[in-house]
Amino acid sequence: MSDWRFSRDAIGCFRFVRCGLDAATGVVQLVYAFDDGPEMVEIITIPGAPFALDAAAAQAVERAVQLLHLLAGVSYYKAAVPRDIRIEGYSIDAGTAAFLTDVYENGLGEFAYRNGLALRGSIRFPAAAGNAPAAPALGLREHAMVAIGGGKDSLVSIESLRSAGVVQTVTWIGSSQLIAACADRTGLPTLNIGRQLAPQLFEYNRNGAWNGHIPVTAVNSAILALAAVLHGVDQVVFSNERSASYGSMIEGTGEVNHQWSKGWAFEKALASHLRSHVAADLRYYSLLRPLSELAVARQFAKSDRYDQHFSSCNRNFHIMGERPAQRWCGICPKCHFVFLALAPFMSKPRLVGIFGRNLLDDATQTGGFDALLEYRDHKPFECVGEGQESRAAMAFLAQRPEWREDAIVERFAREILPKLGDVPVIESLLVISGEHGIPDALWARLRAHLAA
Ligand SMILES: CC(=O)N[C@H]1[C@@H](OP(=O)(O)OP(=O)(O)OC[C@H]2O[C@@H](n3ccc(=O)[nH]c3=O)[C@H](O)[C@@H]2O)O[C@H](CO)[C@@H](O)[C@@H]1O[C@H](C)C(=O)N[C@@H](C)C(=O)N[C@@H](CCC(=O)O)C(=O)O
Ligand SMILES: Nc1ncnc2c1ncn2[C@@H]1O[C@H](COP(=O)(O)OP(=O)(O)OP(=O)(O)O)[C@@H](O)[C@H]1O
Repeated sequence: MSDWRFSRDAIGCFRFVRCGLDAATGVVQLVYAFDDGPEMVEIITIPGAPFALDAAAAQAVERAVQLLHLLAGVSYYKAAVPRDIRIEGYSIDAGTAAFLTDVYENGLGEFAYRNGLALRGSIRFPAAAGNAPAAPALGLREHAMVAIGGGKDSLVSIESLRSAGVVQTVTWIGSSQLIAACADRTGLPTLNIGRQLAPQLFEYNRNGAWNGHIPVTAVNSAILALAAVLHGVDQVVFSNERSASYGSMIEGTGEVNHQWSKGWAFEKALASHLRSHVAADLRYYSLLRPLSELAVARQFAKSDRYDQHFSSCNRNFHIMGERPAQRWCGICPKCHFVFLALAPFMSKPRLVGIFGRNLLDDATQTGGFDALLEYRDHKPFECVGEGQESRAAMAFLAQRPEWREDAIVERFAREILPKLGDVPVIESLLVISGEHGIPDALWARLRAHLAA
């Protein structure tokens, strides 16, 4: 084993070696390996230990740890994408195998496209015969564990739940100071979960591993589901908007969705899997599913409580490497989109104050905005709204005296708008619609709040 070297194309097998939680410390170990190479151990630390678990809760925790093991494996599997996948120490049923294939195929869609890999149809999880017995209800208490990501979306959810009187714990994974500051600013109880990727992953990246985007929301969701069962609470709440279900249309390839695990298909599948395989009374849903990105932006703009704390710029969230000197780098697709989406709903001085500059009056950013508009380019592989949302927002700003002379808006009105044909009016994209998994009683209380 000592002379084993990572060699991407020589690897034949990815192994889910073992996983387990130490209830005394809250430390979860997720162990993987390629062939007979060294073990790669990812560590998740859930605060609140020691956890006293009765037999039913202990079984649910075991199933939640296994689900997390299977989903978090995507970070390591992607390094070599071998054909053979083995699960050691426990077995899964056909339903779980189908769910995992769906997550790996779609969640690695951008990764496969960018690397020129044909993964669809080649990812097979071994399943045992028969179905796992249905998971029982645990009698979880009514309480929302709400994921916070430091951006506008989760803050809209947190404030909406507050307005509906829902008891919540604001929960995040990792050591981001920015997220910690936003969580602190909510004034609500918080839970910060530790996550350490196996160090070998970075070494393998340096040695030619396949690399690219992974469905990180699937992993974060499984972490929160485990934390919810350990803490005995019945709801895991994410803040994934309707627009996340739509990907980038790539000529010759079709749809590739960077945010697949933020989409409705994933939400439905995970929610159902958690109820059938972990705990019948565990709810997983996105509070913002019925809203477009523009509708979320409108909600966010209603309060200035987080203006000097939040950031949607993903450059803040690297595990390795540099972070931007300011909360908004101002040049990435998320900065472009969030500026554009907030502009119709905020005063110009307030928005420029948040970003530290006016991105719509910077002609060097033209290409970035063109991609958002799906003009001569596809929608960027990032968490940004649909092309029609960007077009509607830009068309709205082109009518506003305070915006219409800014370089990007002026060019849009002069050069792009005449070529676009019908651009939806912004109001039509603010309508609450579509499927969602929000519990009925909560939705009855929140619908009017989110629609106004
Ligand atoms: C912060 C960020 O955007 N990172 C993406 C970036 O990674 P980079 O190499 O520049 O830096 P690190 O994030 O520090 O990652 C170092 C390596 O580790 C791998 N890795 C990281 C986390 C993980 O859970 N698993 C991993 O394997 C990573 O691949 C690096 O090799 O580019 C990467 C390649 O495209 C992306 O994979 C990194 O994305 C992170 C996983 C991440 O957390 N991104 C979120 C900000 C994000 O993109 N969220 C999406 C949600 C998409 C979904 O379906 O869940 C969104 O907001 O749209
Ligand atoms: N480190 C994290 N810990 C827990 N949940 C996270 C983390 N990062 C993102 N999330 C959650 O994942 C989902 C998608 O993240 P996303 O970045 O779209 O949301 P956001 O940060 O709230 O808003 P924005 O879109 O403005 O960045 C949200 O529910 C968010 O709370």
